[in-house]
Amino acid sequence: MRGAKSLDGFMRPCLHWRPQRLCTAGSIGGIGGIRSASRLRSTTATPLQWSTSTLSTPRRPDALLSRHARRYATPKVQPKLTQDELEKRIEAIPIERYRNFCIVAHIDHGKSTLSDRLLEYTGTINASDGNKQILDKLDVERERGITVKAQTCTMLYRYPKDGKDYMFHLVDTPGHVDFRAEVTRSYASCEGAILLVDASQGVQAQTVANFYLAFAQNLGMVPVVNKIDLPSADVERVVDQLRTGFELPVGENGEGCVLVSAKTGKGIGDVLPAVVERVPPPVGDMNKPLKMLLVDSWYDNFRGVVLLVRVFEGTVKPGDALVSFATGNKYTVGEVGIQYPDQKPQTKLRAGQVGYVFFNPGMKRIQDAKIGDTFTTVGNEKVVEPYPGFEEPKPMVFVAAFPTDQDHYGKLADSISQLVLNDRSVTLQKDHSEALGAGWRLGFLGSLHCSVFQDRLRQEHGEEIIITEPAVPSKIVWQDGKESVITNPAEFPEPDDHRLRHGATVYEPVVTATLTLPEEYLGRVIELCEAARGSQISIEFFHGTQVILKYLLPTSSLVDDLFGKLKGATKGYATLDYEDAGWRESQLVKLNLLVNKVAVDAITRVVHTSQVERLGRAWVTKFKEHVDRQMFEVVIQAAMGRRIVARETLKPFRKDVLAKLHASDISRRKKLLERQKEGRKRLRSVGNVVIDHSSFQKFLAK
Ligand SMILES: Nc1nc2c(ncn2[C@@H]2O[C@H](COP(=O)(O)OP(=O)(O)OP(=O)(O)O)[C@@H](O)[C@H]2O)c(=O)[nH]1
Repeated sequence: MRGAKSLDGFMRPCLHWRPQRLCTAGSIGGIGGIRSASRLRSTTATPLQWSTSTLSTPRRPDALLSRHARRYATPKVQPKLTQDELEKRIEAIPIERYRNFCIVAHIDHGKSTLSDRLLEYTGTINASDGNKQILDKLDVERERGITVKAQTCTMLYRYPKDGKDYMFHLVDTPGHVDFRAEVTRSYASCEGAILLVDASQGVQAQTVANFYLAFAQNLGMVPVVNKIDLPSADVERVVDQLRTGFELPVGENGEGCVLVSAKTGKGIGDVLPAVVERVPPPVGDMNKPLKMLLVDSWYDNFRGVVLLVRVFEGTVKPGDALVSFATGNKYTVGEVGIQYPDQKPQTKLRAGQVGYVFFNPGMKRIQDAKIGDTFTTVGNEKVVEPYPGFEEPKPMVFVAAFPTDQDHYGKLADSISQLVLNDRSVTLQKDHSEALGAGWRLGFLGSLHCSVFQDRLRQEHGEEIIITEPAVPSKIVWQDGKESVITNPAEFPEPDDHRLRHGATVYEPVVTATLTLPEEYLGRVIELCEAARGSQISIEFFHGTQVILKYLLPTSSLVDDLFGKLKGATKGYATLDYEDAGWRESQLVKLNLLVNKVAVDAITRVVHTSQVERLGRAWVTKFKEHVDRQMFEVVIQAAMGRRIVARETLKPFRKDVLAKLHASDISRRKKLLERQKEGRKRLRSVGNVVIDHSSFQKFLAK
């Protein structure tokens, strides 16, 4: 677990309900409620059996609404506030009436839609704004319909039971496993979480993983079943999964579980009262010296780096002189404010609040905004204990990136640095390729993360790049016990390297994958996992027909689209979650693509010996398709050291275009030469063979 677990804010006395059994994040096998097949099937008259037997005749969701829930079931949208009203109301709210919470769920279960409804309901946005996914701000998020970056918003809510104002700070988190770091970081600013589950899909792999992450952080949890409007909704089954699977305090008739349709708005009025009651308020004293945690940051062209902060103690206001514990740098606060949902300046941020801060003069250097850093006011460095910070997210997938035109290197470097500031989980290093020139080696949390980065670069900065195939790192423990972790496949030793042949051991990274799927697809999924060199850890039957399968899988299988294959084999029903499981000894070799005997370093890969023949053949066939013919014969080979695995030959050109022109046709000749000159800028040579950049792009594209 992240260092955040030991933050003051999380070690508070628990005012809220906690699950009854302790277990670690992602340790599905150890979950109290998810029973093993043998246990499950040997039990008689368990709630699980009752549930499966009633699957075909689900009760109407309304019948499951608790008495309390029914009381607040009709949404009464609260009016939108002016800046003055907002500030006055916020000032009058004491910390006991703050609630900081995030929404966590499996991908596509409706987090962003529910966030929109809550923003509307509290008058933070106009209801007429409709289904806009207000918190999915990035183009790539709207285009792909996924949340990539955790987004936050403050809301004010008058709780009908006591007629008092409450201030909520909501975080909409990403569902996809690649963006897990965003979710865990979000927990640092929250005391509670809404665990959202789709009423037709039920509990899925990321529901389980997110639950345990939130649980390990000691967050107060509010189970919410969404999409109850769907004809395929089976509310009773899902409520029962939450009750028995996670031992959440959900009664047999659904008490304690909020039922909503984020799409139609039904039941939305029940969500916030549940948050008030089950999420504890933050603990903090606004009269103590400032203790402020940097949760996120982004770059603004006019203001410099903007910081999203959680104030744990004290207050912060414009003009304050602050110091960073991580860098020792001092700054003067220029503005503080809240996201509502756009930035709204405030006179101060107080203990318990989450908001933004930027400095005047602005923080310019990207590297100075260290996520997890603590700030205090100058002079209080000795009395304030800084937080331990966050564990750096570990990249699992590496690619090399190059500009399509080397003249754009400087501009592209700036764009990449800006994106990296807004996405802390990307690692960046300079790189160089014989074939593609100067570029960068980038580390990502997964393949989706990598492709989203590429999209953002194009959409937000108008930059095109050539990206090499994603590769996972490998580790070599040499005879003398020294270790090398290799992220650039071109640096992996050739098979005949004497150091490799004398006492060195090679390792590849592995993950513990958790798959959920309907039982009927079990055989096919096991076949796929075995073909991906997986070793089975456990099979558990959850709720009769649903299976939870755990496998130790090479991380490279995820890069090779194992998830896509699983989806294909299960009509889209399989879900996958994974966590890093360290290294496993493996038979890895370096596979080169040779063009007229010269290796194309940008294409080199480190692969398992079992993949060499298949990949080698595929490479030479594909490369031949994309490379232009030359004036001489070009031999394309896939080679493992000196052993040639596959070969193709590209026949030479016979025509000289210029030779065909008439000597007096000067303007045409000039035009052709100009065009050739322009074209040469985009060419790279490998040995004596010139290759257009677009050929690389096409070859490297999936
Ligand atoms: N019928 C129905 N559809 C819903 C409901 N809530 C969300 N949806 C739809 O479900 C899809 C996914 O919703 P999102 O809100 O983007 O889901 P998400 O959990 O934020 O997705 P990620 O951030 O990518 O994990 C969208 O097409 C929504 O319109 C609901 O209550 N009923």
